[in-house]
Amino acid sequence: MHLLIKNAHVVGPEPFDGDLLTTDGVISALGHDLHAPAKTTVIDLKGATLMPGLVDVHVHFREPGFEAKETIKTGAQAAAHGGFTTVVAMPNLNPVPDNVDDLEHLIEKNHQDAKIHVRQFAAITAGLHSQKPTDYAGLRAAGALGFSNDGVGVQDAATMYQAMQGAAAVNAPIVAHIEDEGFKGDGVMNAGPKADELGLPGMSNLTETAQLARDLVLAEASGVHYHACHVSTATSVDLIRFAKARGVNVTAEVSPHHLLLADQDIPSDNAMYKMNPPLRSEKDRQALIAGLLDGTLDMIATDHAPHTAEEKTGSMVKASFGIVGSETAFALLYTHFVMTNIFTLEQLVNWMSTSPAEKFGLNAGHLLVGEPADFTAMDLCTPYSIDPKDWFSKGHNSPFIGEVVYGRTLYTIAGGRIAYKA
Ligand SMILES: NC(=O)N[C@@H](CC(=O)O)C(=O)O
Ligand SMILES: [Zn+2]
Ligand SMILES: [Zn+2]
Repeated sequence: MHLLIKNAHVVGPEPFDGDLLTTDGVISALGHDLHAPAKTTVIDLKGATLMPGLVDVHVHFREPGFEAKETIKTGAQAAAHGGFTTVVAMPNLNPVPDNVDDLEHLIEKNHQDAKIHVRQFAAITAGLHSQKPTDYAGLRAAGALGFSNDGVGVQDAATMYQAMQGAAAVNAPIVAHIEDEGFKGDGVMNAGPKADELGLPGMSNLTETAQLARDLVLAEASGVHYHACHVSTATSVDLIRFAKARGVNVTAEVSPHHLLLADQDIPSDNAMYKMNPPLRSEKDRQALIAGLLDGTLDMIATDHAPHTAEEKTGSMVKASFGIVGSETAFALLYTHFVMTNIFTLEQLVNWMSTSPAEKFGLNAGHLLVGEPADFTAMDLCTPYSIDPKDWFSKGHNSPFIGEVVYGRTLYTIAGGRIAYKA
């Protein structure tokens, strides 16, 4: 089966204007005026931008257990609409994939219901409860890409150390939602002047930084690949920079919303601005941008966290934590960071595709002959307004609705097949 993409502006280490041919799910030729073999589907991009399929190592698909928020099918469609060809799904589900049987069922369902590549993290501890480590060797052999308790931090240090040793033994990463519950308390946004002004309970940076400092010490002692999820504070960036200098095997992600917004941008007690970790200070936001630019932070991941309308209505005090991101991440970052010359398009594509693929050993992130036919075509020239009516996700919980952005997905191709078409 062939697919011929004509007249593409190809982004990558060696950008060029031309054609791309795929054969049986693999890129078979790149060049000019490529000839279409018999029975080839031809797509003329008319100069639109073609880039490696985006890779998101942090999504919540909510199935099984919370299908009113999202399903594997709708989550994968949303990701494809956002230009993603590979995503990694988190295990805060019901049942939790903390045993081989449930993990195998989930991996099978991910494969059946998605047109893109959906990989799966298994739980670090039984039921995500911070006490009992899971069967790392068994879960790894069953296909877990790594281990995460995302949604809750592993509170007990000795358990976390045991988990790191177990994951290291099977060469798998520990993917940490870093959050100390004692410091978190009943906080719903970042502690500081804005929380005081809005009269809302705050949570301090220590919620993240105290546990991150602990984990980096444990990661060094265990030798595990430790991945820090949704890093949100300036001190976290400094701690990771220091750990990398010491040779600790640490990688880190930052989410689009922490790059785009600070707590001072929260206009009112509005549930769309409630997520974990919370939007921090402007100083923290600037440190996250600097951390990406100097290589301390390795990648951008959306933390796509869909919730129902009821769960995201009313005061932040009652609402669920989390916002959707799959269908807005690229456009928002392109508009606010590439069009303003803070990032280059090549940097953004690296952080949203090549780098996460490389750090997690995923066969993705490169538009080269012999690589998987995973790519996305974007119109970077026509503005549009962010409107959940255009989305596939069941979750409409986003603070970015109504924003005018550039970067509209025209096609997403995964494994040589069309996963999304505008
Ligand atoms: N980010 C969030 O605010 N919520 C996530 C969990 C998480 O990523 O910690 C969720 O599952 O809803
Ligand atoms: Zn998390
Ligand atoms: Zn998450």
